[in-house]
Amino acid sequence: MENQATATASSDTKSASQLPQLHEPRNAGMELDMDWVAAAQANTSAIERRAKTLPGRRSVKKEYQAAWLLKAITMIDLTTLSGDDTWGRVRRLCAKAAHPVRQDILDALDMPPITTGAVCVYHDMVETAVKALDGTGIPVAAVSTGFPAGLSPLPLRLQEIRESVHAGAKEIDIVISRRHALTGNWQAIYDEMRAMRESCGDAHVKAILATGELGTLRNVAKASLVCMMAGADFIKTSTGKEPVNATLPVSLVMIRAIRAYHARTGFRVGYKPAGGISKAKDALTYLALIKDELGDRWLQPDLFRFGASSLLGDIERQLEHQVTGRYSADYRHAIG
Ligand SMILES: O=C[C@H](O)COP(=O)(O)O
Repeated sequence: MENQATATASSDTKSASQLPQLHEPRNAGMELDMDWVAAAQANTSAIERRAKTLPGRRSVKKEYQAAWLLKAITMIDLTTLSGDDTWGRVRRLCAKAAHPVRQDILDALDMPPITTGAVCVYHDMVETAVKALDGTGIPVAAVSTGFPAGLSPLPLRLQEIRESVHAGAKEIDIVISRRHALTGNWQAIYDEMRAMRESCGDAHVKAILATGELGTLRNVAKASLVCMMAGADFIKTSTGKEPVNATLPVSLVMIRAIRAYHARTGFRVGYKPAGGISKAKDALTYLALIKDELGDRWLQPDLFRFGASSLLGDIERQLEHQVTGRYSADYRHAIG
């Protein structure tokens, strides 16, 4: 990660509450352009070849690692999406989001306090999370629309969105109907997405493609474009519940679709890889990929998030190693 190696993240690693949480102007969307959708391609073997090279050759120089890891924390949607979630668990998660790094580590690194980018919970936990985060500036993201399958009737999904927004969610993570994508019914995906965005009101909407269930990278490219045309503010890989969640090949396809959409419309759409990202070194690989493909503007919490439940724990461990000088062999290898 040569560019990152020469840059320092410390100067722009700030409290999430000091940063724009939601990008403006929002994506206004456009008419469904079926010609563009039909032309969307994804050269699977080329993409997989490129993706394979990413983890090996990406590294951040040792002196900048802590800063980049802290920056990664500011872009985490700290998540709990379990069937056994309790109000207490959600409150503890919110407390962690407000103070994700121990003060002695921040002091040792001479870094200001930070927070995570958001807290992500089930629809029915929004009120609890909003109360717990009061005064922190951290937004609540709700998974609504019959998460994770997204198969409840559309009016119920829209009602769930409205209730999440009413309860105080500033970001709504919706899931698309995979069955429409798999049968090529892009109009139906577009119409549903439009209706969901409308129901979100001022809350930003992240469209979860559930890429592990879309069959092909070509479908991932098409679904990305259709959701952006329908006004998605973010596109997100996965619910975390599919057999395969965020991967580098899928990420390449989605962020190139974001780049193409920006080139055509001028709107910046955010990106959220989610599911199975639990290692600090993987987080750095994702940040390098974003920097390479989309540029620095996307390396801010209003345009990039990790959807992750356990990534923060590994980043904390790596930061502690940084401070104490006890590097794990695995991490030393990643440093290069
Ligand atoms: O949207 C976020 C994902 O559900 C989190 O997945 P994870 O538990 O594998 O980190």
